Amino acid sequence: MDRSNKPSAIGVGASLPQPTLSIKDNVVEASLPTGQSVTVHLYGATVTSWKTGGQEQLFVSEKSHLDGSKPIRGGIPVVFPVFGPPPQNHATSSLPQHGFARNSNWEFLGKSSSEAPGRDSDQTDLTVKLDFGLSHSMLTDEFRAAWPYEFGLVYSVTLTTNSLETALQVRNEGQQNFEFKVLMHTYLSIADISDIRVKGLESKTYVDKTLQGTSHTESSPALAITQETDRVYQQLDPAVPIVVASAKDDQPLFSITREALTDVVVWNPWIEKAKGMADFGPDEAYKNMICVEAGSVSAWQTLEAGEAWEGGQSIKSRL
Ligand SMILES: O=P(O)(O)OC[C@H]1O[C@@H](O)[C@H](O)[C@@H](O)[C@@H]1O
Repeated sequence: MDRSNKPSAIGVGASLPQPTLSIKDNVVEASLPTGQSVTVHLYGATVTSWKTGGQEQLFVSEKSHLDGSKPIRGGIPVVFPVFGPPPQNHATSSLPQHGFARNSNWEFLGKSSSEAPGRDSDQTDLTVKLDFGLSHSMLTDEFRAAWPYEFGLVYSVTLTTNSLETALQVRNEGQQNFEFKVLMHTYLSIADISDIRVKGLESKTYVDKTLQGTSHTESSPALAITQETDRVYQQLDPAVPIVVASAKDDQPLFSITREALTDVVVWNPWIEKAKGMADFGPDEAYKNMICVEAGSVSAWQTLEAGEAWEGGQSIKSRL
């Protein structure tokens, strides 16, 4: 993402407290000396917690399975190489909904720290980056048979004092081209769904999955969520933030910019769908989440043999 990292200056870096890292039971946690923290489960390389200002910023369902038996319901599951139910007669047809990345065991590749320019011009902020990898040989036999391409994924989760960045690099390490879709299925934690608006979508075309996939144009500059919502907004400028703002005072709660991810899904299951999901709870928790999912899902990306693709998001929180 757009950060001018620079190595620690000798003497300055040495005096700074360093980020801490813990790895236990397939869960990786890192924190900054300024108090922010991030937690990532190797299952799915799913970010399950991002704390800043002493508060959790991501929603995770209380009934979520954390034992690797099902994708984690909350945090930031990675959707790859297909979004939604796979189409018929496609290379992804035998995969489960949203692909295999969120239900595979990734490996932790390591941590790196750097200094980035701070909020004040004479300050530098420490950041910590955690890298995770998944490749063809690490998949279950079932997934390998269902999608027989030689690929490599590197997923980087970067914690800064005021943002969380997630970036995915996709490499085609085989001899044949493959097609993929990708999405960062981010469940943001909010106090009350009636008190937020989603901004930055006005005049954009979206496919409404609750209305048989019909196409519409967004008329609202500040979208209120008042019912089941499942929309794929398309052809957005990734540099223009999608902002989740307070309906009371219009203050931004989250601001999301993207790189190479031109679609954004806005999803809230609302009352009946929330009750219908066995791993979603409590029932009323649909009020405490909004998914704003940065992705490339409205068309397939073709990756030629030997080529690589990279995309990501940066989420800034008010705190
Ligand atoms: O239940 P899943 O597989 O995690 O999917 C949750 C939702 O994910 C969203 O990205 C889709 O647009 C929805 O259609 C879907 O219901």
